[in-house]
Amino acid sequence: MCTALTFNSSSHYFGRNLDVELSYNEEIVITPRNYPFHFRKMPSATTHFAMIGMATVVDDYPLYFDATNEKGLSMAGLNFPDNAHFFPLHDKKDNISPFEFIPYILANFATVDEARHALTTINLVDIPFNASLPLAPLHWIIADQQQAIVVESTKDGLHVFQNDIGILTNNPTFDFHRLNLSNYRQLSASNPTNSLSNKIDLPAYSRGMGAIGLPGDLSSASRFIRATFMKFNAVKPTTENLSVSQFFHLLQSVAMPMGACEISPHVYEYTLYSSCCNMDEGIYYYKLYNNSQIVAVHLFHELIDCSKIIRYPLQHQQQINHIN
Ligand SMILES: C[C@H](CCC(=O)NCCS(=O)(=O)O)[C@H]1CC[C@H]2[C@@H]3[C@H](O)C[C@@H]4C[C@H](O)CC[C@]4(C)[C@H]3C[C@H](O)[C@]12C
Repeated sequence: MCTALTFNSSSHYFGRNLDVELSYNEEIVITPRNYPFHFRKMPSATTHFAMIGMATVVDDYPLYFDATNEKGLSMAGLNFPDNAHFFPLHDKKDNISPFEFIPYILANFATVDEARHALTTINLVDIPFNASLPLAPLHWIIADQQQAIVVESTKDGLHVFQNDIGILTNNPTFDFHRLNLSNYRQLSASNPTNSLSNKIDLPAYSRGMGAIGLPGDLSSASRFIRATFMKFNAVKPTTENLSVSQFFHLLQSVAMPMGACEISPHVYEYTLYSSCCNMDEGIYYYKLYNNSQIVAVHLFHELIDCSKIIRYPLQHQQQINHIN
Protein backbone atom coordinates (compact mmCIF):
# COMPACT_ATOMS: atom_id res chain seq x y z
CA MET A 1 0.00 0.00 0.00
CA CYS A 2 1.03 3.54 -0.28
CA THR A 3 0.13 6.93 1.05
CA ALA A 4 0.83 10.31 -0.60
CA LEU A 5 0.26 13.72 0.93
CA THR A 6 0.76 17.45 0.60
CA PHE A 7 1.67 19.71 3.52
CA ASN A 8 2.09 23.48 3.64
CA SER A 9 4.19 24.96 6.42
CA SER A 10 7.44 26.92 5.97
CA SER A 11 7.36 25.80 2.29
CA HIS A 12 5.09 23.55 0.28
CA TYR A 13 5.80 19.84 0.56
CA PHE A 14 4.73 16.76 -1.38
CA GLY A 15 5.70 13.19 -0.63
CA ARG A 16 4.71 9.61 -0.15
CA ASN A 17 5.37 6.25 1.40
CA LEU A 18 6.08 3.50 -1.08
CA ASP A 19 4.78 0.32 0.49
CA VAL A 20 5.50 -2.77 -1.52
CA GLU A 21 7.14 -6.18 -1.12
CA LEU A 22 10.01 -5.76 -3.56
CA SER A 23 12.36 -3.15 -4.90
CA TYR A 24 12.39 -2.08 -8.54
CA ASN A 25 15.97 -0.77 -8.31
CA GLU A 26 14.58 2.71 -7.84
CA GLU A 27 16.86 5.71 -7.42
CA ILE A 28 16.66 9.49 -7.39
CA VAL A 29 16.56 10.72 -10.96
CA ILE A 30 16.81 14.27 -12.25
CA THR A 31 15.54 14.74 -15.78
CA PRO A 32 17.00 17.97 -17.14
CA ARG A 33 15.22 20.34 -19.52
CA ASN A 34 16.84 19.05 -22.70
CA TYR A 35 16.52 15.31 -22.16
CA PRO A 36 14.40 14.19 -25.11
CA PHE A 37 11.20 12.52 -23.94
CA HIS A 38 10.03 10.26 -26.76
CA PHE A 39 6.39 9.46 -26.18
CA ARG A 40 4.91 6.43 -27.91
CA LYS A 41 1.93 8.18 -29.48
CA MET A 42 2.63 11.88 -28.90
CA PRO A 43 5.28 14.18 -30.35
CA SER A 44 8.60 14.12 -28.48
CA ALA A 45 9.31 16.82 -25.91
CA THR A 46 12.87 17.97 -26.53
CA THR A 47 12.78 21.00 -24.24
CA HIS A 48 10.55 20.93 -21.21
CA PHE A 49 10.47 21.51 -17.46
CA ALA A 50 13.14 19.69 -15.47
CA MET A 51 12.00 17.27 -12.77
CA ILE A 52 13.32 15.29 -9.80
CA GLY A 53 11.88 12.17 -8.26
CA MET A 54 12.08 8.47 -7.56
CA ALA A 55 12.32 6.30 -10.66
CA THR A 56 13.54 3.07 -12.12
CA VAL A 57 15.72 3.75 -15.13
CA VAL A 58 15.34 1.31 -18.01
CA ASP A 59 17.04 1.90 -21.37
CA ASP A 60 17.90 5.46 -20.23
CA TYR A 61 14.18 6.17 -19.62
CA PRO A 62 13.08 7.37 -16.14
CA LEU A 63 10.03 5.37 -15.03
CA TYR A 64 8.91 7.72 -12.28
CA PHE A 65 7.00 6.60 -9.18
CA ASP A 66 6.69 10.19 -7.96
CA ALA A 67 8.31 13.45 -8.99
CA THR A 68 8.24 17.25 -8.79
CA ASN A 69 9.09 19.63 -11.61
CA GLU A 70 10.98 22.91 -11.49
CA LYS A 71 7.72 24.85 -11.01
CA GLY A 72 6.64 22.69 -8.08
CA LEU A 73 4.02 20.65 -9.90
CA SER A 74 4.17 17.20 -8.31
CA MET A 75 2.71 13.82 -9.07
CA ALA A 76 2.70 10.29 -7.62
CA GLY A 77 1.32 6.96 -8.81
CA LEU A 78 -0.26 4.65 -6.22
CA ASN A 79 -1.57 1.14 -6.67
CA PHE A 80 -5.20 0.90 -7.78
CA PRO A 81 -5.54 -2.81 -8.60
CA ASP A 82 -8.72 -4.16 -10.22
CA ASN A 83 -10.07 -0.62 -10.64
CA ALA A 84 -7.45 0.82 -13.00
CA HIS A 85 -8.40 0.33 -16.62
CA PHE A 86 -6.49 1.67 -19.59
CA PHE A 87 -7.94 2.04 -23.06
CA PRO A 88 -7.08 1.25 -26.69
CA LEU A 89 -5.76 4.03 -28.91
CA HIS A 90 -8.25 6.84 -29.44
CA ASP A 91 -7.51 8.79 -32.61
CA LYS A 92 -9.16 12.01 -31.37
CA LYS A 93 -7.34 12.12 -28.02
CA ASP A 94 -3.84 12.61 -26.66
CA ASN A 95 -2.77 9.02 -26.09
CA ILE A 96 -0.45 8.74 -23.10
CA SER A 97 0.66 5.43 -21.65
CA PRO A 98 0.49 5.12 -17.83
CA PHE A 99 4.31 4.90 -17.64
CA GLU A 100 4.53 8.19 -19.58
CA PHE A 101 1.90 9.97 -17.52
CA ILE A 102 4.18 11.53 -14.88
CA PRO A 103 6.84 12.60 -17.43
CA TYR A 104 4.19 14.01 -19.79
CA ILE A 105 2.38 16.08 -17.15
CA LEU A 106 5.50 17.33 -15.37
CA ALA A 107 7.39 18.07 -18.59
CA ASN A 108 4.61 20.24 -19.95
CA PHE A 109 2.67 21.91 -17.16
CA ALA A 110 3.37 24.26 -14.27
CA THR A 111 0.10 24.09 -12.35
CA VAL A 112 -2.77 21.79 -11.49
CA ASP A 113 -5.13 24.01 -13.49
CA GLU A 114 -3.01 23.49 -16.61
CA ALA A 115 -2.83 19.74 -15.99
CA ARG A 116 -6.58 19.54 -15.39
CA HIS A 117 -7.20 21.27 -18.70
CA ALA A 118 -4.86 18.85 -20.51
CA LEU A 119 -6.67 15.90 -18.94
CA THR A 120 -9.84 16.75 -20.86
CA THR A 121 -8.15 15.40 -24.02
CA ILE A 122 -5.96 12.65 -22.54
CA ASN A 123 -6.62 8.96 -23.11
CA LEU A 124 -4.56 6.68 -20.85
CA VAL A 125 -3.70 4.12 -23.48
CA ASP A 126 -2.93 0.47 -22.74
CA ILE A 127 0.64 0.39 -24.05
CA PRO A 128 3.13 -1.20 -21.63
CA PHE A 129 6.76 -0.09 -21.43
CA ASN A 130 7.89 -3.53 -22.62
CA ALA A 131 6.97 -7.20 -22.24
CA SER A 132 8.73 -7.56 -18.88
CA LEU A 133 7.32 -4.29 -17.45
CA PRO A 134 3.57 -4.58 -17.91
CA LEU A 135 1.02 -1.83 -17.27
CA ALA A 136 1.02 -0.76 -13.61
CA PRO A 137 -2.54 -0.48 -12.23
CA LEU A 138 -2.22 2.98 -10.69
CA HIS A 139 -4.17 6.09 -9.86
CA TRP A 140 -2.42 9.42 -9.41
CA ILE A 141 -2.35 12.51 -7.25
CA ILE A 142 -1.26 15.73 -8.96
CA ALA A 143 -0.52 18.73 -6.74
CA ASP A 144 0.90 22.23 -6.91
CA GLN A 145 1.43 24.70 -4.08
CA GLN A 146 -2.29 25.58 -4.02
CA GLN A 147 -4.37 22.50 -4.74
CA ALA A 148 -4.47 18.81 -5.63
CA ILE A 149 -6.46 16.51 -7.89
CA VAL A 150 -6.76 12.74 -8.28
CA VAL A 151 -6.84 11.01 -11.67
CA GLU A 152 -8.47 7.59 -11.98
CA SER A 153 -8.88 5.75 -15.27
CA THR A 154 -11.56 3.10 -14.74
CA LYS A 155 -13.77 1.05 -17.07
CA ASP A 156 -16.21 3.93 -17.42
CA GLY A 157 -13.56 6.48 -18.40
CA LEU A 158 -11.11 9.02 -17.00
CA HIS A 159 -12.15 10.67 -13.74
CA VAL A 160 -10.61 13.77 -12.24
CA PHE A 161 -11.49 14.54 -8.62
CA GLN A 162 -10.70 17.75 -6.80
CA ASN A 163 -8.73 16.59 -3.76
CA ASP A 164 -9.29 19.12 -0.99
CA ILE A 165 -7.67 16.77 1.54
CA GLY A 166 -4.36 16.52 -0.32
CA ILE A 167 -4.05 12.81 0.50
CA LEU A 168 -4.23 9.65 -1.59
CA THR A 169 -3.97 5.98 -0.59
CA ASN A 170 -5.11 2.94 -2.61
CA ASN A 171 -8.41 1.19 -3.34
CA PRO A 172 -11.25 1.82 -3.61
CA THR A 173 -11.93 4.97 -5.63
CA PHE A 174 -11.16 8.45 -4.27
CA ASP A 175 -14.83 9.41 -3.84
CA PHE A 176 -15.22 6.55 -1.34
CA HIS A 177 -12.33 7.82 0.79
CA ARG A 178 -13.64 11.38 0.68
CA LEU A 179 -17.12 10.34 1.82
CA ASN A 180 -15.79 7.85 4.38
CA LEU A 181 -14.11 10.76 6.20
CA SER A 182 -17.53 11.86 7.40
CA ASN A 183 -17.72 8.69 9.49
CA TYR A 184 -14.86 10.11 11.58
CA ARG A 185 -16.01 13.69 12.02
CA GLN A 186 -16.16 13.23 15.81
CA LEU A 187 -12.37 12.68 16.07
CA SER A 188 -10.53 15.41 17.89
CA ALA A 189 -7.00 16.30 18.91
CA SER A 190 -8.31 17.56 22.25
CA ASN A 191 -9.85 15.46 24.97
CA PRO A 192 -13.62 15.13 24.48
CA THR A 193 -16.20 16.22 26.97
CA ASN A 194 -18.58 13.59 28.26
CA SER A 195 -21.49 13.73 25.85
CA LEU A 196 -22.63 10.19 26.63
CA SER A 197 -24.64 11.18 29.69
CA ASN A 198 -24.43 13.86 32.36
CA LYS A 199 -25.72 11.27 34.84
CA ILE A 200 -22.51 9.20 34.74
CA ASP A 201 -19.06 10.29 35.82
CA LEU A 202 -16.66 9.38 32.97
CA PRO A 203 -13.20 10.72 33.80
CA ALA A 204 -10.74 11.37 30.97
CA TYR A 205 -8.08 9.01 32.39
CA SER A 206 -5.61 9.64 29.56
CA ARG A 207 -4.50 12.23 27.04
CA GLY A 208 -5.37 11.52 23.40
CA MET A 209 -8.89 10.24 24.06
CA GLY A 210 -10.29 12.51 21.35
CA ALA A 211 -8.71 10.17 18.83
CA ILE A 212 -10.37 7.03 20.17
CA GLY A 213 -11.92 5.44 17.09
CA LEU A 214 -9.09 6.54 14.80
CA PRO A 215 -8.44 3.36 12.79
CA GLY A 216 -5.02 1.92 13.47
CA ASP A 217 -4.89 -0.78 10.81
CA LEU A 218 -2.99 -0.75 7.53
CA SER A 219 -5.88 -0.84 5.05
CA SER A 220 -6.00 1.97 2.53
CA ALA A 221 -9.31 3.22 3.93
CA SER A 222 -7.83 3.44 7.42
CA ARG A 223 -4.57 5.03 6.27
CA PHE A 224 -6.57 7.70 4.47
CA ILE A 225 -8.40 8.56 7.70
CA ARG A 226 -5.27 8.41 9.87
CA ALA A 227 -3.20 10.53 7.48
CA THR A 228 -6.01 13.10 7.31
CA PHE A 229 -6.30 13.27 11.11
CA MET A 230 -2.55 13.71 11.48
CA LYS A 231 -2.18 16.23 8.67
CA PHE A 232 -5.09 18.46 9.61
CA ASN A 233 -4.02 18.60 13.25
CA ALA A 234 -0.30 18.92 12.54
CA VAL A 235 1.54 21.95 13.89
CA LYS A 236 3.19 23.84 11.02
CA PRO A 237 6.82 24.53 11.79
CA THR A 238 8.46 27.71 10.52
CA THR A 239 11.84 26.33 9.47
CA GLU A 240 12.83 23.94 6.69
CA ASN A 241 14.40 21.30 8.92
CA LEU A 242 11.46 21.21 11.32
CA SER A 243 8.94 21.10 8.46
CA VAL A 244 10.72 18.19 6.81
CA SER A 245 10.89 16.43 10.15
CA GLN A 246 7.16 17.02 10.71
CA PHE A 247 6.38 15.72 7.22
CA PHE A 248 8.23 12.47 7.86
CA HIS A 249 6.34 12.07 11.16
CA LEU A 250 3.06 12.35 9.25
CA LEU A 251 4.20 9.64 6.83
CA GLN A 252 5.45 7.52 9.72
CA SER A 253 1.93 7.42 11.16
CA VAL A 254 0.82 5.39 8.12
CA ALA A 255 4.04 3.43 7.49
CA MET A 256 4.36 -0.35 7.49
CA PRO A 257 6.90 -2.18 9.62
CA MET A 258 8.02 -5.35 7.89
CA GLY A 259 5.96 -8.28 9.13
CA ALA A 260 2.68 -6.50 9.84
CA CYS A 261 1.24 -6.99 6.36
CA GLU A 262 1.76 -10.50 4.97
CA ILE A 263 0.75 -10.77 1.34
CA SER A 264 1.79 -14.44 0.88
CA PRO A 265 3.54 -16.81 3.28
CA HIS A 266 6.60 -14.97 4.66
CA VAL A 267 6.35 -12.19 2.08
CA TYR A 268 5.60 -8.80 3.57
CA GLU A 269 4.63 -5.44 2.24
CA TYR A 270 6.66 -2.72 3.99
CA THR A 271 7.59 0.92 3.58
CA LEU A 272 10.57 0.83 1.22
CA TYR A 273 10.95 4.58 1.25
CA SER A 274 9.33 7.75 2.47
CA SER A 275 9.86 10.92 0.46
CA CYS A 276 9.28 14.60 1.07
CA CYS A 277 9.88 17.06 -1.74
CA ASN A 278 10.12 20.79 -1.11
CA MET A 279 8.06 21.95 -4.10
CA ASP A 280 9.36 25.52 -3.93
CA GLU A 281 13.06 24.68 -3.75
CA GLY A 282 13.20 21.41 -5.71
CA ILE A 283 14.75 19.46 -2.82
CA TYR A 284 13.91 15.75 -2.73
CA TYR A 285 14.39 14.30 0.77
CA TYR A 286 14.04 10.61 1.43
CA LYS A 287 14.41 7.96 4.13
CA LEU A 288 14.69 4.21 3.55
CA TYR A 289 13.42 1.27 5.53
CA ASN A 290 16.94 0.48 6.71
CA ASN A 291 18.40 3.97 6.66
CA SER A 292 16.60 6.42 8.90
CA GLN A 293 18.92 9.27 7.99
CA ILE A 294 17.27 11.88 5.79
CA VAL A 295 19.09 12.16 2.46
CA ALA A 296 18.51 15.23 0.26
CA VAL A 297 19.06 15.71 -3.48
CA HIS A 298 18.76 19.23 -4.92
CA LEU A 299 17.32 19.78 -8.40
CA PHE A 300 18.78 23.27 -8.66
CA HIS A 301 22.29 22.17 -7.69
CA GLU A 302 22.53 20.50 -11.09
CA LEU A 303 22.87 21.98 -14.57
CA ILE A 304 19.23 21.55 -15.45
CA ASP A 305 19.72 22.71 -19.05
CA CYS A 306 21.66 19.60 -19.99
CA SER A 307 20.27 16.57 -21.83
CA LYS A 308 21.39 13.54 -19.84
CA ILE A 309 19.47 12.20 -16.88
CA ILE A 310 21.31 12.45 -13.56
CA ARG A 311 21.04 9.46 -11.21
CA TYR A 312 21.64 9.18 -7.47
CA PRO A 313 21.59 5.58 -6.21
CA LEU A 314 19.73 5.18 -2.91
CA GLN A 315 21.89 5.13 0.21
CA HIS A 316 20.80 1.92 1.89
CA GLN A 317 23.45 1.87 4.60
CA GLN A 318 22.00 2.62 8.05
CA GLN A 319 23.66 5.72 9.55
CA ILE A 320 23.96 5.44 13.30
CA ASN A 321 25.60 8.21 15.24
CA HIS A 322 27.55 6.32 17.95
CA ILE A 323 28.46 8.97 20.46
CA ASN A 324 30.61 7.06 22.95
C1 LIG B 1 3.91 -0.97 -6.57
C2 LIG B 1 3.99 0.57 -6.55
C3 LIG B 1 2.79 1.12 -5.80
C4 LIG B 1 2.89 0.79 -4.35
C5 LIG B 1 1.52 0.70 -3.79
O1 LIG B 1 0.65 1.54 -4.00
N1 LIG B 1 1.28 -0.39 -3.09
C6 LIG B 1 -0.03 -0.68 -2.59
C7 LIG B 1 -0.33 -2.14 -2.70
S1 LIG B 1 -2.00 -2.47 -2.65
O2 LIG B 1 -2.79 -1.33 -2.58
O3 LIG B 1 -2.17 -3.31 -1.51
O4 LIG B 1 -2.29 -3.19 -3.87
C8 LIG B 1 4.03 1.18 -7.95
C9 LIG B 1 4.16 2.72 -7.88
C10 LIG B 1 4.91 3.16 -9.14
C11 LIG B 1 5.04 1.87 -9.95
C12 LIG B 1 6.15 1.82 -11.00
C13 LIG B 1 6.03 2.99 -11.98
O5 LIG B 1 4.71 3.07 -12.50
C14 LIG B 1 7.05 2.86 -13.14
C15 LIG B 1 7.06 1.48 -13.83
C16 LIG B 1 5.84 1.30 -14.74
C17 LIG B 1 5.88 -0.05 -15.44
O6 LIG B 1 4.73 -0.19 -16.21
C18 LIG B 1 5.92 -1.18 -14.41
C19 LIG B 1 7.16 -1.02 -13.53
C20 LIG B 1 7.20 0.35 -12.81
C21 LIG B 1 8.60 0.41 -12.18
C22 LIG B 1 6.09 0.46 -11.74
C23 LIG B 1 6.18 -0.70 -10.70
C24 LIG B 1 5.11 -0.58 -9.59
O7 LIG B 1 3.84 -0.74 -10.15
C25 LIG B 1 5.19 0.80 -8.90
C26 LIG B 1 6.52 0.83 -8.12
